[in-house]
Order: sequence, then C-alpha cells, then structure tokens
Amino acid sequence: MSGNAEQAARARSAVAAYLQRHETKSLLRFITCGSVDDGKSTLIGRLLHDTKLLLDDQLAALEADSRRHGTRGDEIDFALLVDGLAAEREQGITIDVAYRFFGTDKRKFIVADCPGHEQYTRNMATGASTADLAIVLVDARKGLLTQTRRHSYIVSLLGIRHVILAVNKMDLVDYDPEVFDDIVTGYRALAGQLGIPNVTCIPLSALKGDNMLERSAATPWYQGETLLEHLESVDAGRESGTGAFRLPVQWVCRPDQDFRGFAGTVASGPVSVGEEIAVLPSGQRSRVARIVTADGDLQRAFPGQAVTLTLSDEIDASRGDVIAAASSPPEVADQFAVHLLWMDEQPLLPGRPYWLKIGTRTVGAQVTEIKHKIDANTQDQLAAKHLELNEIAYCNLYLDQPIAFETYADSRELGAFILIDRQTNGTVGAGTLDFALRRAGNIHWQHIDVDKSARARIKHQQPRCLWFTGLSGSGKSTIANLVEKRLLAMGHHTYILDGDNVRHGLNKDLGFTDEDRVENIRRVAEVAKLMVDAGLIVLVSFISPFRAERRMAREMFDEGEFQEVFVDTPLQVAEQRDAKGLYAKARAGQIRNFTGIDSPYERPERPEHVLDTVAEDAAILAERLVRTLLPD
Ligand SMILES: Nc1ncnc2c1ncn2[C@@H]1O[C@H](COP(=O)(O)OS(=O)(=O)O)[C@@H](OP(=O)(O)O)[C@H]1O
Ligand SMILES: Nc1ncnc2c1ncn2[C@@H]1O[C@H](COP(=O)(O)OP(=O)(O)O)[C@@H](O)[C@H]1O
Repeated sequence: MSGNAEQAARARSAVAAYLQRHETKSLLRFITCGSVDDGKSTLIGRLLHDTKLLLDDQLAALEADSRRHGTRGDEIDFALLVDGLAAEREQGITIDVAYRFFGTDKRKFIVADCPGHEQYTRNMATGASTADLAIVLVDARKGLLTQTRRHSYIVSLLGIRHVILAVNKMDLVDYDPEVFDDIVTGYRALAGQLGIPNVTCIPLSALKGDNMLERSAATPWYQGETLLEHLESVDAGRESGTGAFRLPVQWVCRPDQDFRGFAGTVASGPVSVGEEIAVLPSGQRSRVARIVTADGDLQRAFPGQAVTLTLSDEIDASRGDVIAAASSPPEVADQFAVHLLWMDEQPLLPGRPYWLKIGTRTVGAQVTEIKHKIDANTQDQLAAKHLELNEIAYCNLYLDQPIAFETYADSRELGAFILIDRQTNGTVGAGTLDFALRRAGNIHWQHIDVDKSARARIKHQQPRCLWFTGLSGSGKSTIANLVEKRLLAMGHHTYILDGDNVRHGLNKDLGFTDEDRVENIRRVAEVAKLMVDAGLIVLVSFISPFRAERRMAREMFDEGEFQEVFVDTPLQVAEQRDAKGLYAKARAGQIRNFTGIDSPYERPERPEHVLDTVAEDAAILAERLVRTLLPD
C-alpha cells in the first residue's frame, strides 16, 4: 500500500472506532472555510484541543511537533494540528481535505478542513458535500473578502443551510462592537442574496480563546452562544424532501436459488417489513419480505443502515436501481438542468461523452449545453463554450438512460452526481440536479416495422461505417474516394460524408475550436448511424482528432459495424504535400487551431486498419482495404 492509501485506511478505521464509541450521540458534520491567515487552523486546533477529546496519540504527536517546529515558544501551536493535510486519492484525483473528529458530552463532530486557496474550489466542494454546517471565517481587521463570497457561494450551492460567521481576531480590533456589527450587516446581506437561511455570527479570538468554549469577558456586548455551545446545540439535520423510503441498490445478493436480496444503504426512510415498494426506473412493484442484516433480521430499517431486502415477488432489480416507497416514488428522467463544478485540467466540452455516477448507478452522459458559467467570486453569469478547472456552470445534461432521481434540494444521495472520464476513469466533475428538463416518458422511440436488416437485404450488403481519421492532407478523401468507386463498381450502395463538404451544410455553424470539433463529430456520427440504419456502406472522412469522440462514434454502432481506418501520414509529409495550401497559412499564423500545428491530433490506439501512405500508393491502399472488408 502507498503511504497515502495506508494513511487513508488508518483514518477510516479510526473514524469507525470513534463513531462506535459515541454511537448514541448525534453527529454534526461541518466544514471550515477560510485561510490560514484568517486563523482557521488555530480555530480548529483549539476546538480539538480544548474539548480534551483529542485522541491521545494525536496530542502527543502535536506536542512533540510543536516543540520542534512551533512558532509560539512553549505553547502548543494549534495550526500544526491541521496543516498536515491528508491527500486522498479518489477516483484518480488528489483532493486535499483533512477530516478531524472530536466529541463532547453532548455531541460528536466531524470537521472537514479544506485549503483556502483560490485554486482549490474542488477541495472545498468535496468537503462541503457531506457537511450540515459551515464555519465561514473572517479576520476582523479585514472584513468580508472576495474569498468569503466565494466560499459562501459554494456552501449555498452544495445545500448547506447553516452557517456560522466566525469573526476572528477580535483582540486585534480591541473587541470593538462596531467592527463586528459592520461585518455582520454585510454578511447577512450576502447570505440573503445566496439564499442561506440560518446564519449565526460570533465574535472570536481563536488564539486567545474568546467565545470559543466560554463567554469572553472582553465582549460584554455579545449575548449570544459561544462557538462550541452553538455547535453542540444547533439543529442542522438535513430534512430530506419527503423523507420517504429510498434504497439505491449496491449489489444483488444471490447465494443460492432460494435467496435473492438487494443490498444497499438506506438513503432515506424508514422502511418496514410488509411495506409496498417500487423498483425504479422500471416501476415494478412488490412488498418487503425481510430486512436482513449481519446481526439478524429487522422489522424496520432507518437511514444510514446497511441492509439487504428480500421482496415477496420475483422482481428484476440490479445494481444502480432504486427501491422506494410505492406511495411516493422518485421521478424518472434522462435530461436535467444541473450545476456543475469542473475538476479536471482537460476542459469540459459539451457533446463529449462522460460517465455519470449517481447513487449506485453509472450511465453515459453528455453536457448538451452550457447555459452560463458562474464567477464564484461575484456570482456574475458569463457566456462559455467550455469549462476550465474549478469553473462552475449551469448546464443541460443528457443521459443515455433514464434514472430515478430527486433534486439536490430534496436529497443529497439521489440528487448529487460526479462525472468520470471514459478514458482515464478519473473524476472530472461534480454536480447537483436542479430539475428534470424532460420526463423520460414524454418522447417515445417510434417503432418502425422495416428495419436495418430488411433494408440491407434488398441491397445485398452488410451496412458498415468506415471511419477515416488522420491529419489534414493525410489522404483520407483521396483513399475514401477510391474505395467508394471500387465498391460502387461491385454493385454496393455507398455514401461519403466528407468533412469539407458537411461543413458547407449541416455543420456550417461550426469552426475549429475543440468544442466545435466535438459537436462536428457528434453530428456526423449521428448522420452516419442513420445511413447505416438505411442499409448503406458509409465512408466518413473527417480529421476527427480526439479519441473520446471516435470512441463515442464507435459505441453508436453494433459490433463489427464500425471500422476505424487510420490514414497514418506523418505531419511532415502532409505538410509537404499541402494540397490546399493550408499548412503554409497555418505556419504563417493566418489560420488558428490547425490540426498538428496548434491543435492536437490523438493517434488511434486500436484502429481496425492502418494505412501507411508514405510506403504505399493510394490506389493500392484502397484496393487492399476493399479486399479486407469484402474478401469474396
Ligand atoms: N484549423 C483547421 N484545422 C483543421 N482543418 C481545417 C482547419 N481550417 C480549415 N480546415 C479544413 O477543414 C477540414 C477539416 O474538417 P473536419 O470536419 O474533418 O475537421 S474535424 O474532424 O472537425 O477536426 C480540413 O480538410 P482535410 O484537409 O480534408 O482534412 C481542412 O481543409
Ligand atoms: N499514398 C497516398 N495516399 C493518399 N494520398 C496521397 C498519397 N500519396 C500522395 N497523396 C496526396 O496527398 C493528398 C491528400 O489529400 P486529401 O486526400 O485531400 O487528404 P485529406 O482528405 O486527408 O485532407 C492528395 O493530394 C494526394 O494526391
């Protein structure tokens, strides 16, 4: 195991042991937002230390560390306690969130601490996604800053309804109530704009301990709760929308013929034996026969419990389905308006296929439109064609299959999703479902009696899509042209879709930015699919520079129907040929985003055919390709 993995495993078992010890107390998860300069680390460190429930070994390590590196003489430097951030690798992405846990007589706490740096929006979103409350820290001397606004926006976006505005370093402004009041007035206005319903403002000095655990004599004008009092007493439980039973199926347990159980964690509930349920998205109904757990059967199960349900009817449900109360099942849809936070170095391109994971379900997904991106610092809405790392946008999202869902306002389990890159399997985005754009049931697939094989039969051919990819001037059009002539001579019914031609009509609105190329390929792949459905042999001749879109095109077709033909001509050679004079123009800076010059070409990894145009003549390559495709 790597150091990180070991650290993560240790942290997990420590968390589990801790939670068990404090089982009967309610749990508050919170996040702290602010920077080290605001005194964030000192605040968390003091909370952990002064509640005296800091794990002993952590404390020992801290005292040793402080003596070695501390900046405060013999005093313990609380900042050291939280600055060692645990790097967590989640789906291939490094997220710096440190989780700390502590408890008092009244409550147990898990605090997520995220770096406050501007670039770390994604870390903050990760920490905030499970939190019930956020402490937003401001330095009394500086007041509200751009980052205060950014943090509060992300807090509101992720549905946190309780904020403590911790006005820190009051000792450095002589505990002046006017300073505090001004900051509070400004923040209440901001919270109002962002729709954060519950805000509690506390004047503090984390360093001196004022109003942390005990009321400070230095702020006689403050009558409210101390920070710890508030954390212990606030009722920040998330009311789930309907509170109706939901269980996303994690796996189907089938040890023998007689037992079939659906295992998962109850997302909302409760659920009882005998209760009528519906399985979504199929809509089949049944009743709960048994609620099985490792410690025996239950009559009733509650949110957070891991259970296996058996049903009284033979019903098909698989991983990713949702079992729900039949009286109020979640909706089913395949198009949504969403808020999306982009977390990858590679930009988000509308039309590019990703995997979407929601609850236990994974489906194909595309952002069909970016409505606008949102400046997290100002909440201004800006036009955007793509999204960069840490950008947030309001988008339309389309899924390959309908899913059971709830809006994020109603359920974090069934209303929050992540996007996963299909090549790298890394998490590239995270978002919340705002509402369904189209109920899956509204547009039906029209059944047509005459099908692809009937159409192909009268043409005496097997419909195919020959997908030629390669640099401009590599020889795609030349060879496709020769192949078509040859096929026609053999009596086949064909059609060529050539980039240059299609860009004069169907795709004349598109240029050569990455996002326009993605859309260019998406459209031509859809057209090619229709033509194959019509029974034709289609030759597509597009640069199609990105693997993701060629893969998307491939996945639209049946097995063996799609044949990728890589016209493998080195850039140097294509540039030398320069049949259209475009390379010369690109080198002279007259054309921007030219493939191979200042726009990438991703070589195919496993094409069905590779044509070496340097070694062989176009006619020979075309002839060989036809013979390979149609050996008789
Ligand atoms: N910036 C830039 N980059 C690449 N190509 C350019 C550009 N500007 C114009 N052209 C001409 O457009 C043709 C490529 O269009 P495609 O639709 O095949 O391109 S892509 O698949 O969307 O990348 C391409 O045709 P081919 O040379 O036949 O490939 C060029 O003639
Ligand atoms: N072996 C070869 N295969 C294909 N084209 C070749 C070959 N050798 C030279 N060429 C020349 O290269 C150019 C390729 O242009 P074109 O077919 O329009 O490329 P693309 O469609 O990939 O942009 C043509 O002028 C063609 O005559």
